[in-house]
Amino acid sequence: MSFEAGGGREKKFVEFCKGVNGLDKVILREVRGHSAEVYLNGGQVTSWKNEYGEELLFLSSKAVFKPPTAIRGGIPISFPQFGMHGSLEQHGFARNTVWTIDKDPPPFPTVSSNKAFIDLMLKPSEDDPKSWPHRFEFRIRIALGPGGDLMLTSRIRNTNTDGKPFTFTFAYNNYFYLTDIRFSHDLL
Ligand SMILES: O=P(O)(O)OC[C@H]1O[C@@H](O)[C@H](O)[C@@H](O)[C@@H]1O
Repeated sequence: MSFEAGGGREKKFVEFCKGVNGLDKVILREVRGHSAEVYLNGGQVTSWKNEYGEELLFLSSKAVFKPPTAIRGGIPISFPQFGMHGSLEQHGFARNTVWTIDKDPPPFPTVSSNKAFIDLMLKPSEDDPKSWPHRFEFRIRIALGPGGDLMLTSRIRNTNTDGKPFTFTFAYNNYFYLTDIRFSHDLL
């Protein structure tokens, strides 16, 4: 039995590996066969499979896996701007930045027994363009429950040294897999 992830979780629940173009990827697995894949590029979930191995998310066959290009498909995170609602590039910069593994996340108010999860963090780097002049810590926990449910919990902290507030818009820009576009008419 091998242990890899923080907190002594077994490799079978959380596996760190390389994905397309050698990019860092994390695979979450649950005992009944559910799985999810997360790229550090964008902190983005790119795959979510049920216990039969069927894919639940859409990932474009033309998706580009080369930062700072955002990956088309899965669950891109729009932050600190949704769409064109502001002066930044469409959907902000979180989706085209490489996130880091958050080894020591602050505790959550509720205790969870999930074993298949990963904590990621996005912080502005020193050489960031000054187009969004705020300091922040964006933490996300991506968890796969024993029943295959996928849970994304985002926590955003203002770390501006002068205590200045900021506003932002945010979204999980989900791409769900559809077998037939005609089934989507109720969703559009
Ligand atoms: O094409 P982008 O920048 O990845 O944006 C993804 C989608 O974002 C949605 O918010 C827009 O409504 C779509 O029109 C757009 O295609």
